[in-house]
Amino acid sequence: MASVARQHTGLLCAGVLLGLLGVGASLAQPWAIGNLIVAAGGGASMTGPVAQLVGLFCAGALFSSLQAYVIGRAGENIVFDVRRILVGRLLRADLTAFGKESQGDIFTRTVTDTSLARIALAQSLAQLIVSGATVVGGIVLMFLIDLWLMVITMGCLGTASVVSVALARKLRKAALQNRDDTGAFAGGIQRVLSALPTVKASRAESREAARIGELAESTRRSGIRVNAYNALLMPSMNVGTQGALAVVVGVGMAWVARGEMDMASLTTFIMYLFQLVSPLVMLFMGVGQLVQGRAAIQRVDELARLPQEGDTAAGAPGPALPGQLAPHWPAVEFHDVRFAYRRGKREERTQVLDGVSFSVPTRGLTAVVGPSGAGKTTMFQLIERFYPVDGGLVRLGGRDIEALPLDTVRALVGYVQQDSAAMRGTIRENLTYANPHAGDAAIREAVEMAGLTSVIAQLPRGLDTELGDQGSGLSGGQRQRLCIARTLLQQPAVMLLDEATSNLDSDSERDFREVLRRVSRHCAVIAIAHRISTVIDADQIVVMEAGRVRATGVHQDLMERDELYRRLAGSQLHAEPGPVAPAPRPVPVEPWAPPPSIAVGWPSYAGLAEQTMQLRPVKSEEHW
Ligand SMILES: Nc1ncnc2c1ncn2[C@@H]1O[C@H](COP(=O)(O)OP(=O)(O)OP(=O)(O)O)[C@@H](O)[C@H]1O
Repeated sequence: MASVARQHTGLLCAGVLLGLLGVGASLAQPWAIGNLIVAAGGGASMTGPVAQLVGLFCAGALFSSLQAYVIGRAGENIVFDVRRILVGRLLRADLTAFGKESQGDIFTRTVTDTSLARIALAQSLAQLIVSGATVVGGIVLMFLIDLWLMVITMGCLGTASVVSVALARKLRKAALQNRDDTGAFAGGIQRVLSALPTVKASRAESREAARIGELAESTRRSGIRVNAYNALLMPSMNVGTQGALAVVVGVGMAWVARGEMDMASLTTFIMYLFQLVSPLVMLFMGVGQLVQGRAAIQRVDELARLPQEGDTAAGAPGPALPGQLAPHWPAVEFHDVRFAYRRGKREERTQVLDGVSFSVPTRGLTAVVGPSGAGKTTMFQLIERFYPVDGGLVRLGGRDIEALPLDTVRALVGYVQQDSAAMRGTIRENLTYANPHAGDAAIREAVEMAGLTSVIAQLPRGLDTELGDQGSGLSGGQRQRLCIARTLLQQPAVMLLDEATSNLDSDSERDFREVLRRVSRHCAVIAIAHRISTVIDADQIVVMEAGRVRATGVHQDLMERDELYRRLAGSQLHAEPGPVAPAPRPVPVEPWAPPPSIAVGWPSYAGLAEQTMQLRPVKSEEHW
C-alpha cells in the first residue's frame, strides 16, 4: 500500500501544501485581531485591520476546502489502484494458498479494509501534517508573545500527550483485533449464504445463527474496545488544553493587573491557545484514524502477498497453440506423477497421486474410472496446472506443461467441472465465458451439440435470460450442459469432463455418448465417469485406485483381466434398468490434420452440429 501511495505523492503533497497555506491564514488571524484591538484602543482607523481579518478568513476557508478536495481525490485514486492490484493478484493467486483463506475475510480486506486504509493514507496523514503544523506554528507564536505562559501551556499539553500516545498504542491493537473479527464474521456469513439450501434442509438455522452470533459478538466486543480508546483519546487532550487555558487566564490576568503584560498580548495569546484546541483534537483524531488504518493496511498488505501462480514459462518462446501440438505426440502424458495436497497453515500433506503414468492420444475418448477418492479429479487439476506436481512429469502435446505459458495450457485444455460451475449473468455471458468473441452461429451450434436448444427456446428471454448466483434458474442437468457448451465453444485440443453426465437421465446420457463420440473425433476427450455405461465404448479406459493407475484397456479387455473394473462395471450394468449396454465399438478416428490455430483448430461447427442434430429434444425440464 505504501508503494501505491508513493505513486500519488504529487497530489498528496499538493493537498498538504494547500493545508499549510490554510494554517498560515488561520495562524495570522489572532495577530490581525490583536491589531484590531490596538487600533480600536488607540482610536485609529479600523478599516485596515478589518480588511486584513476578512482576507485571512476567506483565504483560510478557500485553502481548507481545496485541501479537503485534493486529499479526498488522492485517497480515491489510491484505493482504486490498490483494489485493482488486489483483484489482479487474487485472480492469479496460487490455489493452495487461496484455499487456506476464508472468502468472507478476503472480501472484507478488499472492500472495507481498503476504505479504512484510504482514510489513513490520505485524510489522516494530511490531517496530521496540517494539524501538526498549526500546533507547532501556534506554539512558536505563543512563545514569542510570552515565554512563561508558554511553559505553563506546554506542561499541561505535554502531560496530556503522554497519556494520549499510550492510549493510541492500545487503540491500534484493539483495531487490528476488530478488523480480524469483522473478517471472521464476514467469512461466517459467506459460508452459510453459499450453502443456504443445505442449512435449511439440515434444520441448522438456529445453530448457524448462534455460531454467527458469536462471531458478531466478538466483533462487537473488540469494536467497543476500539470506541473506548477512541473516546478516551480526545478528552485526554481536551483536559490538557482546558487546564492550560484556566492557568493561562488566571496567571495572565494577574500579570495584566500588575501591569506586567498588556491586554492585547494576553488576548492574542489566549486566542492562539483557543486555536490550538481544534487542531490538537484533530491531531489526536488523526492519530486514532491512522492507527486504525495501519491495522487495515497491514491486512491489505498480507492479502497482496498471497502467493501467485508461478508462470515459469510466461515469456517462454516456442509453439503454444493447438495447431502446433505435434501430431506424433500423445495429447496428454503422465510419467510417474506424484502429488500431495497441502492442508492448513502447517501445510500437512495428503498424498493423492503416487506414481501415475498413462497417455492419451490426440483424438478419441479416454475414460477414467475408479472408486471415490482415487485421485481422478486431482489428475484433471494437474492437467489444468492448478497445482505443480511434486514429482514426475505431465506433458501436453509432447511438452512439459511447466514449460508452457499458463495461458496456453488453459487455452488448450477445456474443463467441465464436477459441480458444473455456472455464474450470475445471462446464459449468453456464461456460454461465451471462455471465448468472448464467439459469434451467434457458433453459440447456436454449441448449444445444439450440448442439447440445450429446446431448453433455451422455452425461456422468455432466450440466451439473454439472467441466471442467479452459481447459475441458479437452471436445473442441475441444464447447468451441466451449459458448461459443456461453454467448453465446446472454447474449441480445446483436450477436453476434460469430470462426471459430466452425473445429472443426466439414461436417455439423455445415450445422446451425450453420441456427442462424446463426435467431439472425440476432433480432440482428445478425457472423461471421468462413475457410470460405466457412459464410457463403455471408450477407446481407452484408465482404472484408478488409491492414487495409482491399476489397469488400462478397453471395456471387454478390462472385464476379463481387472477385478476392480469387473466389480465396478458388473454391479452397475446389472443394477441399471433399460437396454443392456452395447458391446464396445472402437471409435473411427479421422486422419489428423494439424489445424492452423486455436480459433480454427476445430472444423466448422456446422459440420459437428449436422452430425448431432438428432439429439433427442427435451420434453420437459424434469427429464433432465
Ligand atoms: N483441495 C484439497 N485439499 C486437500 N485434499 C484434497 C483436496 N481435494 C481433494 N483432496 C483429497 O484428495 C483425494 C482425491 O480426491 P479427488 O477429488 O481427486 O478424488 P476423485 O477420485 O475425483 O473422487 P470422486 O470420484 O469422489 O470425485 C481425496 O482423498 C480428497 O480428500
